[in-house]
Amino acid sequence: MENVCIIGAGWSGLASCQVLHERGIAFDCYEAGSEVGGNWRYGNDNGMSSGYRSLHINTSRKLSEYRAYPMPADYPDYPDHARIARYLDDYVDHFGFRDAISFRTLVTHVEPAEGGGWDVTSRQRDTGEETTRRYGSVLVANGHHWDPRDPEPAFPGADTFTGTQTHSHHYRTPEEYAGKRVLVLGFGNSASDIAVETSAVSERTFLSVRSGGYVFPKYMFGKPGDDMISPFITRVMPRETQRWVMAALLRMSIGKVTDFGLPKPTAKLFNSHPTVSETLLPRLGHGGITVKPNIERFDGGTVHFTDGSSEEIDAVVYSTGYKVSFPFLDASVMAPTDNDVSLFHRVADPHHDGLYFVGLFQPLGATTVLAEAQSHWIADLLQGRAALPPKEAMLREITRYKEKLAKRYVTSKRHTMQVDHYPYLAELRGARREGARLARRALRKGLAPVAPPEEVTVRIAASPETVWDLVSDVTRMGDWSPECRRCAWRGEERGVGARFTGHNRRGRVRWVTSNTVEEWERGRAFAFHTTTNGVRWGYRMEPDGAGGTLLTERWDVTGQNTGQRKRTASFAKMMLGGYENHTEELRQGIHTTLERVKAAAELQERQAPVELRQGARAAAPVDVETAA
Ligand SMILES: NC(=O)C1=CN([C@@H]2O[C@H](COP(=O)(O)OP(=O)(O)OC[C@H]3O[C@@H](n4cnc5c(N)ncnc54)[C@H](OP(=O)(O)O)[C@@H]3O)[C@@H](O)[C@H]2O)C=CC1
Ligand SMILES: CCCCCC(C)=O
Repeated sequence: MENVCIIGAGWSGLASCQVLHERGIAFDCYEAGSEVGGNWRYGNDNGMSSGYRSLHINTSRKLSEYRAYPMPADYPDYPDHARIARYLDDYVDHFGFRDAISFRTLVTHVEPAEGGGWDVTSRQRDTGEETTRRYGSVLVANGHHWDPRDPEPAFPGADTFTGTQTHSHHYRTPEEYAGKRVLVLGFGNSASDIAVETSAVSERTFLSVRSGGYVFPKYMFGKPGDDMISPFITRVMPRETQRWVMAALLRMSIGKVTDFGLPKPTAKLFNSHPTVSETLLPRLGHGGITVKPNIERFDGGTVHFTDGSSEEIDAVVYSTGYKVSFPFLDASVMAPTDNDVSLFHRVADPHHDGLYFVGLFQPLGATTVLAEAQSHWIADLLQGRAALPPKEAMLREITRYKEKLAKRYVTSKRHTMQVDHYPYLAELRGARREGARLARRALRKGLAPVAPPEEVTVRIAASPETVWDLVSDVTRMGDWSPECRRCAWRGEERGVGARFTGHNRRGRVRWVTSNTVEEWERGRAFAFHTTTNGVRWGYRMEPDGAGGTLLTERWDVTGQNTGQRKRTASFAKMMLGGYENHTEELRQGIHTTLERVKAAAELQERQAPVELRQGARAAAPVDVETAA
């Protein structure tokens, strides 16, 4: 089992990369495109971005920036896609985790592995090479605005329509609609942006709306409208009061949507996903866009509407939203029907250990900050600082969430994953607190949550044999490990089954361990089982393709039995500064060990006579590769 896998380097996946990087958790991120940014990379060569050329974010800069990294001060209130993409690039480079992202690599299959963990298969788009790696946990951040949902079922006669039918996912620029009679279907943010844009060049633009809603301006009183969303207002003020205040403000500033020919909102304010636009109402007021009800049927070049009216139309843009889909997960793992997903606090799959989802929500707020907060909770779980409750408790939370949604929102495929910005942040803080409490309780009972195996890889400019000779010589372990003072073989035997004693020290505390070798293959693997506490340590060497070695050290406590877990926890609690603290020290110790082995191996390689080196190798030192 290896590290953590993050699928997708859009702004949700990047939030996870940053948080895991900061928390010292090793991960690999796979991104189908050549660049980060997902939807915010216009023309993304992953072929999945829905962004159009004029796309500007519809939540303000202040609300939308990551907590860990502000947007540049000279950015406007509502940056466009190019600025957001640049900001995401800067974010990656500022924190320095670009190397952990495999670009142009599409994840094709993710399946539960026998014995725990996940097998992740990916395909490198240029070479076609398929690779399967095993991970302890998978964070799915593949986005949910890339798989277009056409009207279901198709409208009667749609197959007879003589004009063009396009989904907004494929819309880029308005030029092709110049001089045409355009019908935009839907009343979400895509429909609103696209109708405004085509209306500037078309002969006529019609907006076909099946469910009426409110339109929120981008500015109120000269400030970004979402400046008004504060923790106080959204968490303390009753929703009815929030509603009353906002309705009054909207009435005063822009009037009623019905004054612009739009249908009466189907739901109360805040009970449907908001359409945010500074330009839609004026375009309606200017007569640039004509509102129509839903389509009833098509007939050749004519579109008939449900109010009995009809129009000759040249082009239809279905702005009918997106499907939540995970093409790499088998239906037995997760197959959302009608965008319905069941995740504990919108993150953890109660049925599958180690499967987490990031950014899989529809926020009344900004994705970035919420994805960051989700990632911190996931990092707690990965590090054993928090634990999940029993499955039944998770399922109960999911039921409660769905009941609340059903009460508040209009039933629709677009309202299956709604969250409110500050209340959801508070909910995640609560989940972290509760998770920490559960972890502590388990610890008190002597049952520390089982931490997933830790693996760290370093690239070493020395042959696998040189590296193996160093790490398998247990008498030198004290030279590498911060905690181990020395090890001594018991008896003459070397190889699988050979035993040795470890002498460890932390401050004034000393202890001894018994160990048995489990893997012994020169140039490939060395692993041993610390029988005293059930922990397994391993070193794996792989050629790095340039004459050097990728050395992976692995620490695995998943094989500990209950007694061993109890003893480890109470020993750590009494003697080693606490279980969590000591576990963290062990994790850091792996990095130190690898750095020291690397330095020794490279020195040895440089000093060895050329003829003694194992084949021709590039001797240039290279940096640590995946050490987080
Ligand atoms: N500038 C920005 O930041 C932008 C952000 N976005 C975001 O992207 C996401 C997707 O937005 P969008 O693409 O607008 O999709 P949405 O799912 O938000 O909206 C879909 C719209 O299509 C309507 N619809 C769906 N199916 C049918 C049908 N069969 N017949 C008639 N009407 C139908 C829905 O009506 P009903 O309500 O009745 O289901 C709804 O009005 C949202 O989160 C949005 O906020 C989108 C564009 C720009
Ligand atoms: C549909 C295009 C807009 C994409 C923006 C988001 C929120 O993903």
